Amino acid sequence: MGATTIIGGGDTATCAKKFDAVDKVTHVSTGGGASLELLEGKVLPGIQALSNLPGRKASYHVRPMRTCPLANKRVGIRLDLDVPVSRDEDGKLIVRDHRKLAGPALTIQKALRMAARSIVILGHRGNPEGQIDPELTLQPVAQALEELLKRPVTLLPDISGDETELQCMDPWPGSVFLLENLRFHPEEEGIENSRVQPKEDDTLITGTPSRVAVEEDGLVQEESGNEEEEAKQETKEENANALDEEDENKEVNETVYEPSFAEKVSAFRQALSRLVDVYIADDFSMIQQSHSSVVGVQAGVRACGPQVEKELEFFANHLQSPDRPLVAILGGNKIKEKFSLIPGLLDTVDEIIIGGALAFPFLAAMANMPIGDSLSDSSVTAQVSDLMEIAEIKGVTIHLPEDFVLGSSPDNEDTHSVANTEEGIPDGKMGLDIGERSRAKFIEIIADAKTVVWSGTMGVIEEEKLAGGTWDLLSALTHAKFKGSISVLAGDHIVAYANTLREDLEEIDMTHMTSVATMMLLAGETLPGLAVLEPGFKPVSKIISCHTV
Ligand SMILES: Nc1ncnc2c1ncn2[C@@H]1O[C@H](COP(=O)(O)OP(=O)(O)O)[C@@H](O)[C@H]1O
Ligand SMILES: O=C(OP(=O)(O)O)[C@H](O)COP(=O)(O)O
Repeated sequence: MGATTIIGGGDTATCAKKFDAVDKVTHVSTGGGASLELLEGKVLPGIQALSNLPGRKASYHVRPMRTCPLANKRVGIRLDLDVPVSRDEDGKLIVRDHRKLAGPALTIQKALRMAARSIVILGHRGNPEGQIDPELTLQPVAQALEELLKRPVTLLPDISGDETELQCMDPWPGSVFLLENLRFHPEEEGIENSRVQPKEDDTLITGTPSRVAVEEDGLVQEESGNEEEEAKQETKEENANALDEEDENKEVNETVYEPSFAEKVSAFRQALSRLVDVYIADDFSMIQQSHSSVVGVQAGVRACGPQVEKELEFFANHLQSPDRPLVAILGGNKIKEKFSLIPGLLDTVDEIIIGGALAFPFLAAMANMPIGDSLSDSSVTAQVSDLMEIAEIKGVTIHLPEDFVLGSSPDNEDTHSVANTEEGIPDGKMGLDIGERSRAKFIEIIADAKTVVWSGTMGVIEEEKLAGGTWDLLSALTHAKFKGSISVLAGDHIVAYANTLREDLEEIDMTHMTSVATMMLLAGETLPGLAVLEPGFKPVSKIISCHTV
């Protein structure tokens, strides 16, 4: 049972050396005053100066909500509302699992206790790609939040409409508003070519007066067959042509100005900004995205909420100066996204385990292994050998799987065969999980690690028969945990899968579950959602992070 013991101060440190006590305590610091000041949460000027050197990691010291003057302010809070929803027996959409809303509800309550005048909640659900999808409405979330908060939550369907602005302008004290799914608007994620197509008769888009209107005026008629009539008709046609020409000129004059997509995004952001006086970022899973509601809300005060603060504090305390060896596990199917983290991780971690579909570009490039129909990415394959060279120079070992469970597609329940790197994967087959040999090798690495950070699954966890590799590594993590190592699960799928295993793996409770953003912080990435917040200190944190990596 290891208590953490720290000796601080030049003389005391010398004494500890003299009496051979250095190995018997956790840490001996020569700076006594400095250690105590760090413990109090102060930022030391010398360390601060180091952190400002070019090439240092981006700062993530941001102002927390608890230090903000919220009294009588309209507080906009970006929250994670992406919860599972299904229909009840009456066909009504309801939130199936309220657990994920507990954190958001607490943040809202805290802001209200700080005398906020009103709360405007910004969030999304699912991926409607800029289109209105009634299945993805936030209506069920509004209802679930009402139950948790025990106060009305008003869903505002038209985010940038006058009605919304009016409601939010001078709200009844204590009002809670929820903006409808932000992703119904292409301007939220910046999907310029969203599937939303202009309607054919949409004069705002085309600026073209409709031909039908001309016909309705009776100026275009069928031929009559009679000369007099024909003459009349000719005159009419001439008139019509003259009018058509006039129309065309009018068209040019009347063409309604169509704003560019960038202008639309800017207008969307301004509309959001008009609804709030203070902006609180409290959705850590979105903090790495440059979405409008993450980076584009202008407000007098911009700070992080308690959930984001907790994540940053965890990072500062456990991952800023981690116990080593520090092992990163990367997998899943977002091949490019996960690959792009590796160069940054090479400066931070000691070893990297690679599984999931991310392994295939590596195996294709390194072992020249046939990968059959496995998911891969040729642009990533082309970068692998350079990356491996840099890893070698930096002394980071990258471990690849040696065998696989194969199938014909991720959702096909066929009998699964196996293959190893020597045999390769035949055409028509995909590698869908890591095999037994790889699992044994990876488990050994995990057993020796002091800190493990994991993002992306080892296989297709949605199929029980293809989840074995992920399960085995999760079990290994829980065993390592008993020996005092820190384990961090970072990412939607791995966290959701681990949550389903709570009964089998009780110790999962001792594992920190977070978002891919933590892995990005570890890789030294700048997170856009943090960069837009006001700088600040972390006085609550026991160990202030020092940016000396
Ligand atoms: N070998 C594989 N082939 C195809 N899909 C895979 C493979 N391994 C994992 N996946 C898929 O990757 C997804 C999880 O990856 P990812 O989104 O990167 O993880 P996370 O959300 O945890 O960061 C799962 O849906 C899983 O089915
Ligand atoms: O990366 C994310 O979450 P994660 O870090 O928990 O995996 C984002 O929630 C991704 O969400 P999206 O796929 O709906 O854009």
